[in-house]
Amino acid sequence: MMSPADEQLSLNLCTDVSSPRPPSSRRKHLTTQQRWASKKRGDKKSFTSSEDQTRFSFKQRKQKLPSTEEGAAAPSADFQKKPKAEKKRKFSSVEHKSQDFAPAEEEKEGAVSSEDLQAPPRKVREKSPQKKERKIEGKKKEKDGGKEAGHGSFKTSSLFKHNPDIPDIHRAAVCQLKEKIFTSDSFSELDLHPHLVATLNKVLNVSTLTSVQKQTIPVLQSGRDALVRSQTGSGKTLSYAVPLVQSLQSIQPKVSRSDGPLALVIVPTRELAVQTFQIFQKLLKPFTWIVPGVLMGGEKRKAEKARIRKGINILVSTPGRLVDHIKHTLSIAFSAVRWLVLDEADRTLDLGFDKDLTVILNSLNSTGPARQNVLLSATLTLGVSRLADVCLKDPVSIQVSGPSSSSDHTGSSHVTSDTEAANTSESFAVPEALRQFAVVVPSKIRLVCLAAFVLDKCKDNKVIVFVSSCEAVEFLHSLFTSVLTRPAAYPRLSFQRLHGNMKQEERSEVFQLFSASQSGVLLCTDVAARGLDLPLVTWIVQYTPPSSAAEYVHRVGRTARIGGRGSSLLFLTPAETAFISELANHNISLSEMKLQEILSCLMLDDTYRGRGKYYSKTSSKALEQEVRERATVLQTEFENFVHSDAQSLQAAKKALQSYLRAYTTYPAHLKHIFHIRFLHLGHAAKSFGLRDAPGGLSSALGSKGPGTKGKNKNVARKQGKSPVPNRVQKQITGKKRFFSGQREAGMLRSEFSNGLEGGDSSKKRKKKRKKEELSGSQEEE
Ligand SMILES: Nc1ncnc2c1ncn2[C@@H]1O[C@H](COP(=O)(O)OP(=O)(O)OP(=O)(O)O)[C@@H](O)[C@H]1O
Repeated sequence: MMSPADEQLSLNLCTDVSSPRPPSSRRKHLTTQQRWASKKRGDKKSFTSSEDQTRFSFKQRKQKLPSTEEGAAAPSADFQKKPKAEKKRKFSSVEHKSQDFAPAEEEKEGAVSSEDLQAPPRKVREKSPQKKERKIEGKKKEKDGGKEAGHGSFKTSSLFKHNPDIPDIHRAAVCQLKEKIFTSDSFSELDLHPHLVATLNKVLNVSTLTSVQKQTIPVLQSGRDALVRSQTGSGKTLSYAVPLVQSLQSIQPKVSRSDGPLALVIVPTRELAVQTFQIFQKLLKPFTWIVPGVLMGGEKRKAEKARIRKGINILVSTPGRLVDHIKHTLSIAFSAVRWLVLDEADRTLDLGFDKDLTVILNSLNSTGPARQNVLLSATLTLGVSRLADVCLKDPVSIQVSGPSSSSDHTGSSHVTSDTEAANTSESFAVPEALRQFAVVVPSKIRLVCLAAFVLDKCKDNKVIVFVSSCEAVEFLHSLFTSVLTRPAAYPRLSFQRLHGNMKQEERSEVFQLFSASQSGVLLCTDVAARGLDLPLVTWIVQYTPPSSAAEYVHRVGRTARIGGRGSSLLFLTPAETAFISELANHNISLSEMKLQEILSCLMLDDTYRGRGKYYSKTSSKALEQEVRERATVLQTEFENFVHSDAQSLQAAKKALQSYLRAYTTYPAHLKHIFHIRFLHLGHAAKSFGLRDAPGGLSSALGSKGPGTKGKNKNVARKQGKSPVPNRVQKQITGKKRFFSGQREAGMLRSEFSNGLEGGDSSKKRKKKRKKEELSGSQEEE
């Protein structure tokens, strides 16, 4: 059901009794009204710490930007050069109307244009006799791929009308699992080589044991296998790396390169492989005779083969690349391997690397001495328990947070016979100092909401934004870099990107750059969700929701590490709010952040000020209107950029398509929340700066799409089949339908590309996958 925008925003503004903020956040955040009024007064008092930062950034921006009244009289240096251009930008939506070529599909559907917000000059409203003709012509041109580059000749339809209601979020009382991070014990109390302890103290700067280290190191030193689960950022890497190094340095006669691999550490992503390798490099400083090495997709095989031939004692690798070497590198031998570590073991299985793991395990089992095995993750699932059965011998199970009783499982759980749902009913611990928020945003407003949030936070924070596909990351990166870094108000704003389709050198460079930076925004896929220890990250934004509670835990785990503070924000559309209950089922509790609160960040400077009709007034209604106006100006800038040339338009369409494709891959037990049928394609298109859903998508889904009730679809849902017709699916994915599990595995695989693409085995695998897909689709049809 659609609701008037007024109703919706007043809903956003009203105090939410059902979901109170934690006291700390309530203390730190002034209301939008207070911030705005304060800005107008030039108030220098009564800001709390976080607000101080905001005010500081506002003050700085203000120095660079003209104040409201001074705007015309004293423009900034930039503005002085191109006053007309700037004026044009500020009133771009007005200008669109004056040229008014093609009404967006939104309007055809009944959405009202931004007329009420930005009344165009009188001459704009004069009807030209050729108007109709021009409209048709304009539409034609748009369909031709935005041939009229740079003209910015369309109007922005209203962002704030015809959106679905934003439901109240009812947060169930959740008893979050707590893990104590540090103990009072130190490394020197353990039975470790003094040089190792000194290296830990001096090189790695650690002296006190964390809880997981205290529990794990003695177990591994005793020679037992272990299954280790503790929260993100709790020091799991050292919990296996320290006993491993201790054990290898004590071998007599001393280990030599010619011994080959004595320890194998398997991790799911390249960045994590490099990070783990670097930790071993540091730990091995006093034990120079032990050689660590890393193998991963994207690197030159020839160089890796040469290093293997020379001898690597501690081998860190991604599974795919290791299998590649097992099959094609004669000099790789596992006859001396006595340690096997599977870090992020559940992810390795998720990615469909189970076959690769089988190859690795078979290769290890066929030869070699008795081996110690360790499986670790912050979210060990049933799948990992099965793996544990296969590769662990009488393991010690180490779980830092105590097992939660069934009474801990609160929230509105959904009853389903889905086995996957049953499998994932674990409780997960998240860092105690992590503040978790969710914002409910109608699709149309998502893009400006993300931009407003990023603009507010980017200056003094390191922010990671998770998006569902490589194409969407690319799109947002080029959009934000082009549009948001333009204004002189944000000189230090920088955007980086990381995803599986990037070249390895670029990936490594971005990883190092972002690690070393003090502030900035990293737009990425789940390739950065696991294990990465990026210092000083203060905000995690999940622009597209994760595919499971476990992935949620790992994404937010990139902040608030090792006892530090951090915050996270999850974007949900009104139709997706049930995901909050899904997280509650795993003992994860979120507070609500109001949409209006985020959008009001656009008030902190005048970069996106529109006509300023409401600026002089201080009522909350005026503020609301002013905020809407600014959001519309920003959206218009985005849309102008997207429609400025064929390439940008194509990138936006590709990003939308990949977003929709990713949407079809949510697991079956989450389909009641994330189903492509619930998406409004026109609104989703708007969140990619498109004025219209690209050809075919909306019409195809429209007939049987959102809101359509039909017997057949219900039957299909009961059978666990996608109610989206195959024809539509084909248009969205560009492929035939196949089983969701296969789709998911396929997408994730390509996302976490292991670098086998160029190799023979890759070709074979692709061929096999194609075969599987085909048989899958045939089966389903
Ligand atoms: N005993 C310690 N004292 C202080 N800092 C530590 C200690 N152990 C590890 N750290 C630091 O804590 C950070 C997180 O460690 P690590 O990456 O091993 O966590 P993790 O549990 O593996 O996280 P994730 O589940 O995300 O992979 C690293 O920067 C590491 O150097």
